[in-house]
Amino acid sequence: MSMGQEVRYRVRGGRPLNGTAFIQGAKNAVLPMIGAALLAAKGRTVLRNVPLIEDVHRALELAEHIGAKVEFHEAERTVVIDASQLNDPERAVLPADIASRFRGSVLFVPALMHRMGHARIEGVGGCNLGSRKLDFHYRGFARLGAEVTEDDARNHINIEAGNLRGGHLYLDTPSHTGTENLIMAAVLAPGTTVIEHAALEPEVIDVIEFLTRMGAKISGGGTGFITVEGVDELTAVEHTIMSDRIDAGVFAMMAAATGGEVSLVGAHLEHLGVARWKLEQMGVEFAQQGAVLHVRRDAGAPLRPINAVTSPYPGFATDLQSPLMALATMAEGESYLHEAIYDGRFALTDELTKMGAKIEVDGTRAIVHGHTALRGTPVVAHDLRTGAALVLAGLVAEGETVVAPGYLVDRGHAQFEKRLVALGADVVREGSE
Ligand SMILES: CC(=O)N[C@H]1[C@@H](OP(=O)(O)OP(=O)(O)OC[C@H]2O[C@@H](n3ccc(=O)[nH]c3=O)[C@H](O)[C@@H]2O)O[C@H](CO)[C@@H](O)[C@@H]1O
Ligand SMILES: C=C(OP(=O)(O)O)C(=O)O
Repeated sequence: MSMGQEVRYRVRGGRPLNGTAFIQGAKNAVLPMIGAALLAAKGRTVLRNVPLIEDVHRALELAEHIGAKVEFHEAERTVVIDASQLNDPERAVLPADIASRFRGSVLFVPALMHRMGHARIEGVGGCNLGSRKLDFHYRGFARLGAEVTEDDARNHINIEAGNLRGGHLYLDTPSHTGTENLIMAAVLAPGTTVIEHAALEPEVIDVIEFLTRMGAKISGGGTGFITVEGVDELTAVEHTIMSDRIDAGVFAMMAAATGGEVSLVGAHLEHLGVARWKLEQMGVEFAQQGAVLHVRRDAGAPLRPINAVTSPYPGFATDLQSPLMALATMAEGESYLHEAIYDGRFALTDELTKMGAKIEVDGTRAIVHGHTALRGTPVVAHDLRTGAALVLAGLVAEGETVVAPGYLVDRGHAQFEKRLVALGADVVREGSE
């Protein structure tokens, strides 16, 4: 993740956000869908509402690397994928230089297994949030008949998948990507697969809808107990990606932080799960008007402190924990945050402390003592959501906040600067890759 060091966000605080923001298509739905599109041996897949984010660029580079033909019509936010030529076994490799830059690369493994019979993973990346294992994925593939071996010397994983068939799978915790990956491994495996303790995230349901349209036989999405009947082939189809609930949550919190009023086009309150209720308790007002979510916070009334524990959907999303921490520095009183998904997701505290926040951390628990006046200063985006949270802090801080590396923000938020400027913020994105 060193290539993007020169991109940085300069934020000058003090302006309330007002107006309309277009919520992007969901990062965590489009990545598995690009992987799923590679399962279609004939035709061309059309994905609409694709977010213009770095992770999508990396995913499309990877798709081309393994032999797919890809067009990204950026103005139309449309991707066209032709995976009919995925037949060169030499290309069944996820190379470290692309795959180590985003964790979603692991979602290509099912396509490599089904289309080429094997896969070699030379490195899988993603944000550094502490220990992030992929054992549920590998154990699941093995239970479906794949042979998974580790080449410790080279740090490679080799998967032989000549003989996949249905099987009984379970997850120790309801892993988001794990659920999607095991479903994709099962859709073309003969026989019946069941996945117990499956994830309930809206993106998982959207991926199931997409695969179902392609011809997959999947039942139980959203119940935690998924059944897949293997089919012989899948067809290329067209699909519009759901909106990004984390992007929506970040913009809602930015409106709350600055005491503004915004309309979030395409955002859905029910996708926020518990985060909706927590923000309401803090003093944020929501009104769903059809497919537009209206968000306001009365600048005259103080923000109230909050307690939140991250957990799988519909619990409080871990990806919203960082912006919530930044927001909590502005609340009148003590907020309590418990990060129960990742053990290394408090890198933000040091950065907020540089800005004047008072935060105590004990392992995976943090107490935020608000209200503190934030001051602008150079800060480090340790990961995507830390970066977004620091931009949020910068919108309220006195003076200039400089957030870098901007690449990490650009991994997951599309045209962040443009959308913030349209709402009245003073934000400049400098540099390029
Ligand atoms: C591309 C994508 O969709 N990313 C999201 C996805 O990540 P991701 O799918 O990687 O997160 P998981 O739900 O799989 O992981 C949650 C926890 O389970 C652990 N685990 C996971 C798999 C495994 O095989 N073994 C294991 O121990 C992880 O280390 C982590 O501590 O869900 C996370 C939790 O909502 C979000 O933060 C990410 O934005
Ligand atoms: C952790 C995240 O992404 P990834 O799983 O791609 O690292 C995220 O979306 O905040």
